Amino acid sequence: MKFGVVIFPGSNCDEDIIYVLEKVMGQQVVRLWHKDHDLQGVDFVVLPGGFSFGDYLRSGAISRFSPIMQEVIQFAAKGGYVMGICNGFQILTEAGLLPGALLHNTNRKFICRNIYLKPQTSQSLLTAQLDPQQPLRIPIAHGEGNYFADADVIKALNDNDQVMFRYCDEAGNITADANPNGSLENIAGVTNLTRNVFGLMPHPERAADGLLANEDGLAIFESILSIVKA
Ligand SMILES: NC(=O)CC[C@H](N)C(=O)O
Repeated sequence: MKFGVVIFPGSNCDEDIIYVLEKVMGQQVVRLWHKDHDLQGVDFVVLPGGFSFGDYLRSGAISRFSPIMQEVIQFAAKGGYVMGICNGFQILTEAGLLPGALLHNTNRKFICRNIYLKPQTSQSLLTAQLDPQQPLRIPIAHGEGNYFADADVIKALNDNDQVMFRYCDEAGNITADANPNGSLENIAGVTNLTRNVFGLMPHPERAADGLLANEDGLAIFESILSIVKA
């Protein structure tokens, strides 16, 4: 499997995801620069976390105009797999590849801590192999992670089983108290209608190595690779 990790000016989780894909999961990874016009034949594109273009205007609002995004949009339109983590998720919503928007956290603060996630569907690469009853402890680190969409979009996401993860407590209850940032219906990650574009605010790549004393994120990468083998 050949992954392409797109690096924007201000990306800061690019090396983390490259480490996990290459060293932990044993996959081939190419680094793609945001000004590139060529995806180098990758099978799967990852937009990593960070502060691309300093989060000016809105997180992801400038990055979505980077030349490579034209290629990513065409790749996704042909069914190519694209995953955005945190800032990557923000870029995907700004580019119109995923529905909704990421607003400022309701407490107006940057939040960096572990949260719990509950898988919501078996119909996505990221969640297909996860135990729906088993909460995953995964770090978040964002100022704009408050998922918002119009009521009809939220309804469509639910009707079409596009919600991949919701924030929950340690016991797996999806409650207002377990919602760190004000996201509607505790939504932490979604897929598109054609189920080839994925976005999530938490960082599984920061919880996928024994040295970090948390490997809950590994299950997400294992799920992806158990389905798409190349
Ligand atoms: N870790 C990240 O990707 C941060 C995303 C974005 N810069 C925010 O603060 O919302």
